[in-house]
Amino acid sequence: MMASHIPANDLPTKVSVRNLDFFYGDHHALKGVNLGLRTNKVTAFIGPSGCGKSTLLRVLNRMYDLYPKQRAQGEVLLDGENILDPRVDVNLLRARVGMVFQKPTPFPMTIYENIAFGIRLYEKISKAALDERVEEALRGAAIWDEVKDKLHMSGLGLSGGQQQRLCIARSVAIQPEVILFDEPCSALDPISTAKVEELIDELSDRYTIAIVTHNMQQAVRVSDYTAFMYLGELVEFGETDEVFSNPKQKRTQDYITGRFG
Ligand SMILES: Nc1ncnc2c1ncn2[C@@H]1O[C@H](COP(=O)(O)OP(=O)(O)OP(=O)(O)O)[C@@H](O)[C@H]1O
Repeated sequence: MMASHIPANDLPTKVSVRNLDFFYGDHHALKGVNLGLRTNKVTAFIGPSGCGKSTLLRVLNRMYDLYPKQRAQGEVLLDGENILDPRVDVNLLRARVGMVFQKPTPFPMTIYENIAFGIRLYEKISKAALDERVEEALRGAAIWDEVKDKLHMSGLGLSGGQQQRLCIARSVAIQPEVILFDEPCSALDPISTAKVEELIDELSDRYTIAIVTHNMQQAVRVSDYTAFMYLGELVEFGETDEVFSNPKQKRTQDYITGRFG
């Protein structure tokens, strides 16, 4: 995380967004966005409400596909393959590009099943192997110690912060390559927020991460690179330290100094 001091252009790119436009019916929500998510780095998306941060995130795993009036134009290359191509299998895509939402959304089933369910969708494995994978995912999401004695209790019985880490475990369990976080801490208290931030930092050793956040301190704490968006356009992208200490665009500066948004 923080202070990698490697210019973005010198790093391998996992996801490359090219000339991306997005429409909700007639509403043009993303305009000519170009940007790359660097491999195993954390990229934060910041900007005032309605600027298109969540929309961009939802394009990266084709979440918008569920809605007939929403469409994307341009390219999003995942390891060089355009995931906007209609021939791409969205279920496989979502296994490669996981998503964690603002509100923790555990399934109404046991803690164990919350994790095992997704694994079974994609793989046929023995019970013993499944047990191992569930443990590994819960450990990976830093929640194993808190739940290991109650794996067969409902996921809904956990605290909000624990539920969010359970959702992160669920995402990690299917061994994605990219994880998208849409304001993952906005429903959490400060202690749970700190845990999730720490976890994002750990996960970035293995995954390419994008996070939408309204909290600029959070962007500084968790991200290597920051993208500032405004009215559907990408205004500035760079190393987080640079964007916050020495923004190149006036609009970025106005936003991070709290002059609008
Ligand atoms: N389902 C929808 N139908 C129509 N317009 C939408 C829809 N969802 C979002 N928009 C519009 O698209 C634009 C971008 O919205 P988006 O949710 O991506 O912004 P955001 O930067 O994530 O905002 P916030 O920080 O408030 O979550 C906004 O103008 C919004 O009103």
